[in-house]
Amino acid sequence: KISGGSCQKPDNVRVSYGTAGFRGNASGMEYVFFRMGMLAALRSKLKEAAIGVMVTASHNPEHDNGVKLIDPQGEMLAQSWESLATALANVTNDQLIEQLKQIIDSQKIPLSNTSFKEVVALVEGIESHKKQVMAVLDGASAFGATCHDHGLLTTPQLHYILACYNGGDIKVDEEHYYQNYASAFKALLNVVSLCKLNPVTSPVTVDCANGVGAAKLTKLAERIGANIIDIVVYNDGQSGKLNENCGADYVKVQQRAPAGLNMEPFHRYASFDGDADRLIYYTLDSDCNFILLDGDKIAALFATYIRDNLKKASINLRLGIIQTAYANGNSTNFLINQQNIEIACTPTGVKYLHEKALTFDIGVYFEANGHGTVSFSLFYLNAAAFDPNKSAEERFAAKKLKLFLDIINQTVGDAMCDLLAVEAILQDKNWSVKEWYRIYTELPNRQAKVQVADRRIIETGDAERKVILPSMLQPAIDELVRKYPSGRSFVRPSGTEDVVRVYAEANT
Ligand SMILES: CC(=O)N[C@H]1[C@@H](OP(=O)(O)O)O[C@H](CO)[C@@H](O)[C@@H]1O
Ligand SMILES: [Mg+2]
Repeated sequence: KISGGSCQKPDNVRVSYGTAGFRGNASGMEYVFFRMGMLAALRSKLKEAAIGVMVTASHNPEHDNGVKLIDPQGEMLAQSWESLATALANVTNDQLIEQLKQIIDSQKIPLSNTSFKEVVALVEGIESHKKQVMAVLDGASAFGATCHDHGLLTTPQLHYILACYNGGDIKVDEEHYYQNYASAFKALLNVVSLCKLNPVTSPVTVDCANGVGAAKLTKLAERIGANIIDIVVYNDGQSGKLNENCGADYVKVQQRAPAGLNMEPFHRYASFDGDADRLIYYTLDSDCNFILLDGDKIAALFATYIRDNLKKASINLRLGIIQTAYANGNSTNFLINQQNIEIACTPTGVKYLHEKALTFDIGVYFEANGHGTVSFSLFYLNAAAFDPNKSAEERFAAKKLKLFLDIINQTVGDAMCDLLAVEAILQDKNWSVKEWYRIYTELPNRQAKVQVADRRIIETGDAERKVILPSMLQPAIDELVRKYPSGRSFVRPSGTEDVVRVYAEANT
């Protein structure tokens, strides 16, 4: 018995630590949360640092729930520990102690280490997740870890707080996050609007998927001030259900606005997912056609802005964009052929994109679904902004770029920070959403999912763009695709759901 319910694992259930941690129907999964509390405590002892535990349904329905561990610098759990997490979650109740001993021995975890700080436990969004959080706390306490429940936060806020905490700022809290990003945004807008007679401040309406992001975005907007940014929060959780007919995943996959949203042509609309680590924009054109500005378009906006300012500042850094197979073919064409920006493609899952981004001096990575951020070091930009050998114009561009990157949450894709970053660029360029979506036109595309008996028989290669097994599948896809100009299609087993995903795009 644990305070969150029962920690007994039911027989014949197997779970695995996938692209977004463990995920499943919340009731009956308490044992997973309990065991992850234990694992977090062990990792904390090993790393001598606080470890984050995020409990969230992310972009999924409220009855789903998940748990993911966050490493000390705010990065995703090291891949070598994912298999330990899976093993620990799947042993029978009788084998639990033995499995823990094995982990302790194989990882050489100093159990007697009392110098470590704490495990940080978090709950997102909705009351019904409290039980799972309690199970995590019980598990961590079983190893004597000091736990700190930060209450409701977005996933990126937890990553941020954890990174600051382990960086030595032990007083860091949620307010610190708002102050940091509100002042970064205001600093850039100050510089940007200096050059303008009438800065545009038209409203942006944000669908918060009835998740935790609604209250958090409201706080952030208050710290910035309505005279600087006009944010209208939609789907704040007062009436609707988490991610139901709303949120970034719904809008992206269905290619339609959240239910009930009244849209006007060329106004700006955005959607978060439930834990606010995904952001997408959308609008209507003059014929009221729905126009999506997804992760690919945000990445293109960020990368071209960064590249232009690097050029103006005469700074020679290697800039790259990281995409997955889901990136629209025309976004890839635009970036490579028209913009001459280096591109890399990785398998689905933010950890792969993040890892690849670190191989560039400045790496912009986004999944088409709106999860993404920029990785960089401010070292060169700081130096350039004050370099007496550079012209005033060059120093100004370097300063602007530095101020822009201050708005970015490097630890993970952050819907709130990315929203501010998009808004800042549009302001600087004096662009409406119209100029932005016209940078390239997406190939029409569809994403579907298919239930099969065993999705694991499908194996893919070439960053998931080709099927290797079963061997007759890829030739069949090729034959279909060949009939359509600019056609491209691929299938892959989902890492988070028991389905095979199918993607297709073509000229029409
Ligand atoms: C097509 C798609 O959007 N896939 C998502 C989804 O993964 P799947 O492996 O496709 O289920 O969830 C992941 C975790 O949130 C996210 O990283 C990924 O991009
Ligand atoms: Mg999410």
